[in-house]
Amino acid sequence: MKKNTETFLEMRGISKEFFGNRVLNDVSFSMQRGEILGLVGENGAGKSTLMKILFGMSVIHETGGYDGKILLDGKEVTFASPLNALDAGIGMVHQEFSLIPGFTTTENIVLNTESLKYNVLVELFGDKIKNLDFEKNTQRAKTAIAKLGFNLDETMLVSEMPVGHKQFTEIARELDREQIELIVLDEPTAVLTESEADILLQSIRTLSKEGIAIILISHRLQEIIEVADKVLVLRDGAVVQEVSASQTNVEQIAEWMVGRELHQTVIEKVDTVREEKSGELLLSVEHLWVDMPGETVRDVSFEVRRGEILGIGGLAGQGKLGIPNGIMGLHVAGGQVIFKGQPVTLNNPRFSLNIGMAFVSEDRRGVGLLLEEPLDWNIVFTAMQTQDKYVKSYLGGLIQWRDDEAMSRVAQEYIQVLEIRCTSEKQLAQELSGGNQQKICLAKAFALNPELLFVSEPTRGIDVGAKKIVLDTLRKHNKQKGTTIVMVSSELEEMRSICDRIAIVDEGFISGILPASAKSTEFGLLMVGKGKEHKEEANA
Ligand SMILES: Nc1ncnc2c1ncn2[C@@H]1O[C@H](COP(=O)(O)OP(=O)(O)OP(=O)(O)O)[C@@H](O)[C@H]1O
Repeated sequence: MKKNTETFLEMRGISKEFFGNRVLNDVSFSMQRGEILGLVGENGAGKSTLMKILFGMSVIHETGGYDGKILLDGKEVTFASPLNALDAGIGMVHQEFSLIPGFTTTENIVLNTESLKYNVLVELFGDKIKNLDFEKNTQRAKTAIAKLGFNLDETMLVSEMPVGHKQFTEIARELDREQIELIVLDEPTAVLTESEADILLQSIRTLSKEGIAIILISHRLQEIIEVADKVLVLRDGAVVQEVSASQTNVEQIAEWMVGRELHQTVIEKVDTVREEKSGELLLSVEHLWVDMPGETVRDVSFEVRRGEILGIGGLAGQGKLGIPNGIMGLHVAGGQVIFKGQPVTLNNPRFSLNIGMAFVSEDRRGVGLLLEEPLDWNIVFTAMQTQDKYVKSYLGGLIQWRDDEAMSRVAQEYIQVLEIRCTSEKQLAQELSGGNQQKICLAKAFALNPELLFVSEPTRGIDVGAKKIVLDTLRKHNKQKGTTIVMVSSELEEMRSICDRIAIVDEGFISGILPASAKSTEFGLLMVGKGKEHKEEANA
């Protein structure tokens, strides 16, 4: 099917308040069949909320609905639930995965719409006794996967999949729906490697040629420019620009998003060669292995000195994420880890926290937050549990009760420092936008005041303006509070801006450790395994 010029979807004058807080104000846009719309804006600008309205999600109805109209082919529609939106041909892939871990790719793709097979018992007991049609379901999954152009194993269990494969499975599920006309993708490439992201962008183009319209939300502005036909920029809940992608560029979009000129690039270049830290040995890791799906660590050894910021980089799926997850006890690990001269008991998260280490996970929804609790509670909870901080003692310590005042104080401090967009420290974590939730995870780790802080993908899902705030805050904790930091990231330039040294992981091994001031090309060679000779030298 070719793109046509008739309007297929129109959202007209959309406004939305959550408990008196206006988050969308008179937003209008329209799309044609097969058109690709890039939807961009700062964390909390209202992108996900706008899409939740389009998709009929219950959180919208439960919080007083919305004002404005949605029109499909010129006719007004109201979606009471996502099922109605799906029936109308609209699919959505959210920031958080909704797959069933114990099911295979195929089972997840056909979930709730499984093809069934007739057998003789149906005559006696009715349709309920029909069997699953294994072959047909497999065929359906294969067809949906083929549309993506990504090599997904349709028999693999979701629990054993690397994160990028989960993202493709989610999208394949939408493509399995016969009458699909529009797919909303909320930050689909945030968890993908560069080559996976390229494949996804390519499949988006293919789907568009087949007449499927796509709304792509992303903080990676370059990919918006590359793939979108049109860009819609939201700021503080209102449309500030609607422009053809071919007539703009990344810098201009970033400026519209934040509402001012961005004079300096977000990531400052490394201006000085950082000296080797010669402080006391804080952490020594020897022959660490970690069994983490998609991020297996085979044999890793490195040392971290007190006061240092060590980066750990490498291509996705090579094991860099496994290192902090293994040391902090979240995935099965072995080998030897020594912290302040004492052996660390692996496979025991509490042990690592108790001895002064903290971890900001890349999986903020999975292990990062208590979604149904307020922000202050989220920020102090771990410190309260492991360090008796933010509690008051009565009757000579016999009774302990939380110190509400101290909780509010620390929460307000981090809300201000990290510019967390919320109504107050009493707002529930689940009510925050994805990027602001990520900042809460960082605040929670800072509140622990750890001696050693592991941060994994700290700027994932963070908008172009706020990345600098996050990196500056890490640097400030390192300089002013002496926090030693191990930062795992796919963003090499960000690591180079704050780290002293950077280790590169390849195929589960460290292929080299270089000063952050080394050339990008040297890091590039290590990433593709062409630097094994650096290994001994770096670890010496
Ligand atoms: N259920 C809710 N209750 C109260 N406020 C909410 C709720 N959901 C979202 N909000 C608020 O609406 C605003 C817009 O959030 P939204 O998730 O739409 O932002 P976003 O542009 O998608 O941000 P991000 O890039 O961080 O994902 C935020 O200030 C958020 O706190």
